[in-house]
Amino acid sequence: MTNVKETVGRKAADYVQSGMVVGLGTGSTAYWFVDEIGRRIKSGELTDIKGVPTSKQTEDQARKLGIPLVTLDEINQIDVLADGADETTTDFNGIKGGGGALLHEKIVAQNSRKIIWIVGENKVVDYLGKFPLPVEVIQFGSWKLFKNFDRAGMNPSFRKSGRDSLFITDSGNYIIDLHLDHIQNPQQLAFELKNMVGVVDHGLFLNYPDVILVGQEDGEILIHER
Ligand SMILES: O=C[C@H](O)[C@H](O)[C@H](O)COP(=O)(O)O
Repeated sequence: MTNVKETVGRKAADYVQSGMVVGLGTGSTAYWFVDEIGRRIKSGELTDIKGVPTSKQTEDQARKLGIPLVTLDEINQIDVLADGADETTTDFNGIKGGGGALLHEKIVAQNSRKIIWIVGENKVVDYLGKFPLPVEVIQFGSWKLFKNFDRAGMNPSFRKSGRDSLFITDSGNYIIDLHLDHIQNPQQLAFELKNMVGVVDHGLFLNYPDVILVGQEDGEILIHER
């Protein structure tokens, strides 16, 4: 059976050339991209690569693979970033943050010249919102925010880590997932969320990717490119 995530993740490495600064995404699909970058460095196919990880998890993986790493502040720009998504439309909007890495992913993405999303065909949707929208909030006053979301009918839930503790992001924040089912106006919602005090960022990535690689169950890869 084809491993769609592996196929599409490894394929994204074709966009990387020697000498590039590479954004390393987070999640079970980006895992294979990072793995492939490590493999190509080891085999000598790629040289002089610098990686910028989007999470501690990816940083650990990259270190184990011997991928040289730099911080965002040490470089001017990232040449190519490959990252997964939880939902994507074919007009380049999506939801990210299912793994809780949305804030660092968004910062890295905003500093990347070319963004490639790597997804299985099950992630491609006509409209956003079936996947719960993650909102990263600072801990202080987060219960108040939660109640505001609840009053607004946005069906919030605090992201858990295990049974009793709340999930904490790499920046020390909580995540509130909004179960919206169908986001009618993503731009408006993104604007409103960004304007709420205590919200650090949200998982709406509107107009982000330049290329979406969609892995099909039959092993083929569909390419959506601007
Ligand atoms: O926070 C996690 C990231 O946004 C991931 O890229 C996203 O959740 C997709 O992950 P996966 O490839 O594991 O479905």
